[in-house]
Amino acid sequence: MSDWLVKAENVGVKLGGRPILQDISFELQRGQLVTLIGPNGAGKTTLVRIVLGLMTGYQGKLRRQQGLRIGYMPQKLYIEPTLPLTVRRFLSLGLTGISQPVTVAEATLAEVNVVHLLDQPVSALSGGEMQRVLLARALCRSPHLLVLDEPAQGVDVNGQAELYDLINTIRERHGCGILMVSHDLHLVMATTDEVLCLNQHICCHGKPEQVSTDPAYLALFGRKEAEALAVYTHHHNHVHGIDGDVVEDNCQHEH
Ligand SMILES: Nc1ncnc2c1ncn2[C@@H]1O[C@H](COP(=O)(O)OP(=O)(O)OP(=O)(O)O)[C@@H](O)[C@H]1O
Repeated sequence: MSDWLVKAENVGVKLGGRPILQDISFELQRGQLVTLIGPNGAGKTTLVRIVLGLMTGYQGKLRRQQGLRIGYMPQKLYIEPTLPLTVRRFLSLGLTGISQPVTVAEATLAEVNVVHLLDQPVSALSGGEMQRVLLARALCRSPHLLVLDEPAQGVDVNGQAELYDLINTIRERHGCGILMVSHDLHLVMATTDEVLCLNQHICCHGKPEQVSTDPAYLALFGRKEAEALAVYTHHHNHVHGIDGDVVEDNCQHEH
């Protein structure tokens, strides 16, 4: 397998006669984490569906590496609350055809730190527990590429940072590529290699620090958001004492 996992070349889509995506080109490499950001209706989920091969009839080309295994965590998954479905059974449903599905399900649940949920009914899970179970489900078949559509949705603030840390640990452990839709750029920027800022077309792209100061990003998300991001990345050429005063001005560091 060569180093790119998926490659989009001038992808465009019209739905109901309206352009939804235009001239989208990018590459996602093995081991790379690409974060897709953009306002509501920007076309993020549509692009994800094209990457997954769930959509046809678009212009341009979406190339997937031969034999590519993709694990997908959807934005939403509706499960009928009255359905008597345990986590064990839910994961096994996606593991038909492989030997020892329950062992695999258990191992992946352990990897995302929720093996204790194995016999819980899916309908009783909290938002954060459900997201981890969905992540385990995406991991079950040892994917080369993980596609995560707003993985921290419905997770409380503390849980969000933990979940993003876990996603990064998974990438390091498995060496898989990750395409992730996220609105939480401040939480993912430390681990993101490349940000694609989408609003029908790719408005800007690059390292998170570059994108957060790009005029196209500022026009879409506003200065406030960019200033909030700057808190996470700004460079200091001085150090503060415990009273907040500047005590030194001769070293460079980040915090
Ligand atoms: N089947 C369809 N027919 C017509 N328009 C559609 C269809 N599916 C999606 N759209 C439109 O395409 C646009 C992009 O939708 P998409 O779900 O890709 O956006 P998104 O960036 O994921 O938004 P959000 O952040 O709100 O999830 C929206 O305006 C949506 O209404």
